[in-house]
Amino acid sequence: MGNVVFLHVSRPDVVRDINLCVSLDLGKSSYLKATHEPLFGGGILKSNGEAWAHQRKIIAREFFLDKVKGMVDLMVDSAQTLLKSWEEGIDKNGGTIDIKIDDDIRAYSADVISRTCFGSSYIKGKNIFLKIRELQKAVSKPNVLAEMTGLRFFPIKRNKQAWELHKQVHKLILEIVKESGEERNLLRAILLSASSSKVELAEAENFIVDNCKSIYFAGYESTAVTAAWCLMLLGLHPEWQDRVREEVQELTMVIQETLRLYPAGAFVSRQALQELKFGGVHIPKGVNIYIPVSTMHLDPNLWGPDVKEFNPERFSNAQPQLHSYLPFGAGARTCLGQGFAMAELKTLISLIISKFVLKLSPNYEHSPTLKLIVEPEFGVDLSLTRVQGAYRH
Ligand code: HEM
Repeated sequence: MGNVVFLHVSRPDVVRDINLCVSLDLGKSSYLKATHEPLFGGGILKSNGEAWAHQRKIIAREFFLDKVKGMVDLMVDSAQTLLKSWEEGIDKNGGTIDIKIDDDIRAYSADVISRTCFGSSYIKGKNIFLKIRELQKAVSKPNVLAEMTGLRFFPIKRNKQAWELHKQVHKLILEIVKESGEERNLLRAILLSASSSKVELAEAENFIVDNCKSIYFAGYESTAVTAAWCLMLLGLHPEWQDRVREEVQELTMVIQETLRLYPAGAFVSRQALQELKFGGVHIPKGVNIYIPVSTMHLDPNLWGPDVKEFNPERFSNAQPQLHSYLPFGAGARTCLGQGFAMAELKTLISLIISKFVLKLSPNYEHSPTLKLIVEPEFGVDLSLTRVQGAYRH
């Protein structure tokens, strides 16, 4: 078990130092030496050093702002299934429905990321998400320390199931790779890079599969869960629904505030690739440092006395102090899909708000729970009616 430090102080200056010292030390690990475990393998999320830098270069350019702008129509298309099924549900049910929204939101997020990754093979690609979700459940344990230290990968029964799922996902991704033509998408970019790097076939296959899995996980689950939290908060605060209907720009603040209260990534983590000292703390080489994001996000000294309240207004004037707001992490390893995620969230939520009035259902049970990311344990239950009058599209 590796040594672990939890940084339970809310010190933006220390977080900045950690990011500067740790993530810029690129180390020397090769792709093959990267940790191999069933969920992430040696993909971008878990690799370090040159292996990480290489993968980041390939993937990041697929999510530059100009590319993201070109994906908005695709996102609008992906939202249609959800919008239509909610409208039909309301009409059939005499003007209102009570639903658990999570599966519909996940289906939207899966559709968007699958089209981005796999282009025209996206329907086949979506089946992979179901398996990755099973895989995520198979490796998740209530004990957070075991989650992060690798203990969960000892060969107990649960792990046999995880490795079995891992094999199935590997096979499915390679099937899509074999079928894929010349069209330009993320899979193709990863493919070209793997084939130009003159490595053994098995290594090239791992490179492709592990990065597809990393993108699936990073891009699908966190965005879907953030959308669910955001709709829960809007259901609880009808005044903010009105404000967003009046002025869609207000939605950015609503999403920022959602990410402050419910950051999908509970921890930003770094490994000390060399001995370090900051904030008076000595960190030996090899130690894993975990910064619990909510410690920063819920500190009244950084955010004021109303820190536990939903108040998107706090983002209207000043941007938060650097390194005190970490929903997408910070430094060299900051989330490379954040522009994409914000576009995806804004597209879906603005379409929903323009068509439906949301109310938190009495069936909703509030229980944020950590399953690698912070999710609503029992899902989000909303009562929906159609928007009347001027805003109806
Ligand atoms: C609301 C949605 C999202 C949230 C809250 C989120 C959050 C995060 C966080 C906290 C990190 C770690 C950053 C650090 O260590 O400093 C991260 C990394 C990453 N995210 Fe996201 N993310 C989201 C959506 C996405 C999407 C849509 C994609 C891609 C399509 C994506 C791709 C990645 C990748 C590849 C990394 C690893 C970067 C690296 O290690 O160099 N994320 N994300």
